[in-house]
Amino acid sequence: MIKPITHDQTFLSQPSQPATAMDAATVTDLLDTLRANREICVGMAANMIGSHRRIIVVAMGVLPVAMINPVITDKADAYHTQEGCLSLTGERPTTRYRSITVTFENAQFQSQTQTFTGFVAQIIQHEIDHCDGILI
Ligand SMILES: CSCC[C@H](NC=O)C(=O)O
Repeated sequence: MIKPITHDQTFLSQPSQPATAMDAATVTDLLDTLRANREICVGMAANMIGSHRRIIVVAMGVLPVAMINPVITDKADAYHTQEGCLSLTGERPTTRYRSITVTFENAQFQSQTQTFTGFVAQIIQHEIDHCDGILI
């Protein structure tokens, strides 16, 4: 189900809690909402649709990918950049890493570890920050 996007910064600043298989509907809603906003958005975290669960979705190729309880276990090659956010106006400076290794559960709640680079790595870092209540 496509959900409205929250702009409430107090809500967005609260850290999210681990997700479980009970949150499968939120995973589906987040994927639906990213697809509906794909022209203006490359990634989302569950708190952007009102759920404080550690779930993110990221545009990768044609289909958005869900990552549940993502944890960055390795990172390399820091750089400074500017980012926008669907929940905020304007762009702000951020520090990101060009390469990250992430352990997460997929949409079927199976655990996996994968290394990401470039723009996809940047989106994942932005969305994990959302899970920690950090806005750019
Ligand atoms: C480059 S990371 C930007 C991610 C942002 N999504 C909001 O959480 C967006 O503009 O889609």
